[in-house]
Amino acid sequence: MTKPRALIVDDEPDIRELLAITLERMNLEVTAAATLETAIHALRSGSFDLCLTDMRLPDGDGLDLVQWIQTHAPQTPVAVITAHGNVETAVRALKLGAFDFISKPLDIAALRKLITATLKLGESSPKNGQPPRIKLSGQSRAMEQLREMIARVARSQAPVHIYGESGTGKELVAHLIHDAGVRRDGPFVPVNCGAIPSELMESELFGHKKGSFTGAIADKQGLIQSAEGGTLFLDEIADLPLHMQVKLLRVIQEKRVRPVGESKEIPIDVRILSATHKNLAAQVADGKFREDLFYRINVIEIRVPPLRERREDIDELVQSILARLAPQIGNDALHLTEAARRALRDYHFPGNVRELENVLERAATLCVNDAIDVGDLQLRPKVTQTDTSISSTVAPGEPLGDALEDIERDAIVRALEQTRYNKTKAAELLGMTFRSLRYRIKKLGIE
Ligand SMILES: Nc1ncnc2c1ncn2[C@@H]1O[C@H](COP(=O)(O)OP(=O)(O)OP(=O)(O)O)[C@@H](O)[C@H]1O
Repeated sequence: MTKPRALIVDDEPDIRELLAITLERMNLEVTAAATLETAIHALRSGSFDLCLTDMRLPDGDGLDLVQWIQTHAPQTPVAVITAHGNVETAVRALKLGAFDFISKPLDIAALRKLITATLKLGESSPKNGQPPRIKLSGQSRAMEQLREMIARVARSQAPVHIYGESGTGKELVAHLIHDAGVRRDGPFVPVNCGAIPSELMESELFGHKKGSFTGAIADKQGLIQSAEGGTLFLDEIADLPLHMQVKLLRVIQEKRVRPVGESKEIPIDVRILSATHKNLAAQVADGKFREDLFYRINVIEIRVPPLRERREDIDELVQSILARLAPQIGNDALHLTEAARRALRDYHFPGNVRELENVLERAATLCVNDAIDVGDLQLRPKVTQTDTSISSTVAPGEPLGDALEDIERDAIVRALEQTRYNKTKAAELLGMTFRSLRYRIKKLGIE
């Protein structure tokens, strides 16, 4: 079997030797270059399975080489060696298409992991030609572009930030990036940053040592470490408290974690994907999100469009959701009437694909004779100014207090349904705090 070929580019002979020995021990055939020019010459005269380049070269810099490779040898994955703590360069390299980066002083174990991951890029995906575990439905141009983007970012280790309205499929996209990439055999660990109480956040994410605080009765591994070799998906990252943002930044920069109560740091090999339905740039402008962390997690950005911007996908989504529901409810003859189809195509879907799933699930249990009709869908009219105008809903003689409570109850129930009973998101939608929503829910007897 032919050995994979690696090109290493560094002007320091000691580093070249260290890299060459490490890679040769991993059974790679190594070509070494000390300058940008010799590296380009080598790339022109043969093909390589990977390239590892230092940033500072006597006749140019590593970024030039990353760019050259993207244009002339895009099939060759390239990783860069950056000076310790030089995040800016690492981010620029990743944005230009580098697969990953490693900082000096070189940690041999980390280097080996990086090389192994890079070589996996050449393997066919998914594993053993199996069909993908999950699928993105829809043939609209927007979905096609999303699929292309997923395939592209799956070839890199760069942090990706996914944004879009609630229920558009951000977590699904994160999962697909994981499944299509070299980490697909490792774990995919989703974490909802908005759902972990602030005081437990550090121990949940970083883990803790036994006895480090009251209640820490045993050592506990954190979520970040449990994603070792795989992907950590930080959902609702905008909800991460500021003190945790600082700690997360360190994790990303240093690729190390320190569990609570532990004296030493543990190296980690985790790809970080994140998502939010909020405007993270606006959160930065408001001082609610650290700019340095924003810059670090947002190396590549993916927007998932709302369903109303790709109505042509609705029919296919309906088909795949009904096909999934059929075995659950023991009915594979379920279908939509033409009027119901039209109603769905015209609907504004504030809760996006998740709302479509909920609508169909409810309709499937309500409908008679296997045919889902408009009435079974129970679509909610668009909320307009007049919908909430009191005068139109208070009947003459009705006590004002009761009428107001009805309006409030209705608005809260609607917000809860739209957000799939996520109170944090429902509170946001209603423009009130989580605490006051919880209070109103109790007072109005909604639960
Ligand atoms: N294009 C799609 N094809 C098939 N299913 C989809 C698609 N988009 C979304 N879904 C489904 O819709 C539901 C909501 O998706 P997901 O949880 O990924 O949304 P989200 O944007 O992460 O939501 P939130 O912001 O509330 O966390 C899931 O069940 C998901 O599988």
